[in-house]
Amino acid sequence: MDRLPHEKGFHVSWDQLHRDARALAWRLQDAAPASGWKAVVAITRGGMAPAMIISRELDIRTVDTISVKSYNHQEQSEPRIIKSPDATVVGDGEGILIIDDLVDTGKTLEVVRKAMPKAHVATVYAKPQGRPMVDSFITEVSQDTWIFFPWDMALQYVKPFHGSDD
Ligand SMILES: O=P(O)(O)OC[C@H]1O[C@H](OP(=O)(O)OP(=O)(O)O)[C@H](O)[C@@H]1O
Ligand code: HPA
Ligand SMILES: [Mg+2]
Repeated sequence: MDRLPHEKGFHVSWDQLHRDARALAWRLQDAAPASGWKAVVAITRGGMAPAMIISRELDIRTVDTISVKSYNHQEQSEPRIIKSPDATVVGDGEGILIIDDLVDTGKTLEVVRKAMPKAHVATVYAKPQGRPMVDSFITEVSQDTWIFFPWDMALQYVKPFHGSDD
């Protein structure tokens, strides 16, 4: 699948990500089971920064990872899990909080949900196609928007508006 070009860009700074991940944590506090969340599972790699912020806010010390190798447009292979979390901790997902930075088509979460069907799945950002795959999220952007995360960007010079062309 060709993900680019997208018509719109949504640029997220570290500060914005921190604020949005915190807002998600506060929302997740209300969704917690009576005994609290057992563990956080971050979907690598994009879910790791939000998972760190959320586990800190909610004081969850057990944090594991799941790694999903996505399909790409050259080989039409379906996403598959190449690293699983500790099965003795996550079980069928009961009481487990799964975190990713965003859901786009929902393909990644489809695979993750199959592995932990009872888990609560949360992303910071969501696009409409993948939205049914998440239980909690903070901000929705349109399907034709590409979200740029702070770890993929750098500060750079921009020509003044009232400048010459060279
Ligand atoms: O809903 P989907 O269409 O499956 O897309 C969403 C996934 O794509 C991105 O990860 P990517 O696979 O690019 O890997 P990364 O997190 O290591 O950058 C993003 O971090 C989500 O995990
Ligand atoms: O909009 C996006 N931004 C960054 N990574 C992504 N992976 C799928 N969709 C996106
Ligand atoms: Mg990812």
